[in-house]
Amino acid sequence: MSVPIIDMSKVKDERKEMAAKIVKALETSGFLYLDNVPGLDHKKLFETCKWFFSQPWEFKEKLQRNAWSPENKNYFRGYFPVVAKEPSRKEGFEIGRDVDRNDPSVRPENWFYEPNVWPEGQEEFKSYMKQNYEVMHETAMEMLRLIAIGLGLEEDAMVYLFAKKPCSTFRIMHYPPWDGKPPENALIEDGKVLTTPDHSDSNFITLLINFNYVGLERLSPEGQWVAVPPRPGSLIMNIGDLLDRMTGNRFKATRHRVIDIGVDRYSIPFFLEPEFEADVGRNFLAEAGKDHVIESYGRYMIHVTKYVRKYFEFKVLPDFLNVKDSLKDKEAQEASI
Ligand SMILES: O=C(O)CCC(=O)C(=O)O
Ligand SMILES: [Fe+2]
Repeated sequence: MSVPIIDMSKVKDERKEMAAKIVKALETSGFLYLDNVPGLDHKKLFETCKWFFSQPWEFKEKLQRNAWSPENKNYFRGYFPVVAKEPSRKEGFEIGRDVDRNDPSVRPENWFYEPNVWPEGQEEFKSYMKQNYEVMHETAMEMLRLIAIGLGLEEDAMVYLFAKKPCSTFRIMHYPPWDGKPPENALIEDGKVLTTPDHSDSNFITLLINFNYVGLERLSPEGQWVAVPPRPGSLIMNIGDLLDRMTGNRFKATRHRVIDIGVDRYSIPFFLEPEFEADVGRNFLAEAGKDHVIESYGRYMIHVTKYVRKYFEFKVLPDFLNVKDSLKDKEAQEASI
């Protein structure tokens, strides 16, 4: 089965039909193409990726995470380099939404609300990145409204989780081709070489621009690796483990991977993630209260990122095992009153 196409110019007029089509796709292949998303200039985004990653090392080093530049204060946002011997061969630069430094959720153990870092004197780059974060966010909210309709829920049943301080990440990414012999752990069947190993995304939904590049593959419901062909001008959407879990596994967080294409490859994912304090313990499709174990997104995700998935770019994050679940604390306090 190929990946269905949703024409976003039709979703205002044909809401119910589009919603049903989206839900069906997310129950099966878990992938969608979104055509005609307003506000995205793919050509300029491509130029932005090329410009950023062709900057000299000193430029990138200033933005590099603490794990690789101990003098820098950013642990989670900013630049991460290509790491030798990893089957994941990519460098990236990431931003989140700015959060007021006096907000009570801004705490040392909360990486998600760490301040963004920016290259000095590059105001245009900064505002362009922030603008595109918001375009991606808005597109994601529209998708969540359509998904809710398709599931027979209130249109706003999901968007509240992302209200003001979503933990989402907007990333620009560069995959340099392998030079020399790739490590054994990057070699897979049929002589193919990985630049991103088999994974499902751990967030809520992902929106991806990968320009005109081949290389992305998904695991089909029949268990075959199949190409997700490039569709220039379109966004690729897939869902992550969190939405899979919050629909009681009705939706599939489809596994996917990226194959080395022998030349530089650029892509731009937007990983939609709830607010740090959002309760992700519920199942949208279950009866209210049933099997509901309150859990804040931040605590859940810090655990997953560092101890379950062990993503190479976050492996080195400081040990925040004692991060508190403020939602659970609140619940306990209320119960004891
Ligand atoms: O670059 C791509 O085409 C896919 C990237 C991806 O799967 C990811 O960053 O999670
Ligand atoms: Fe992915």
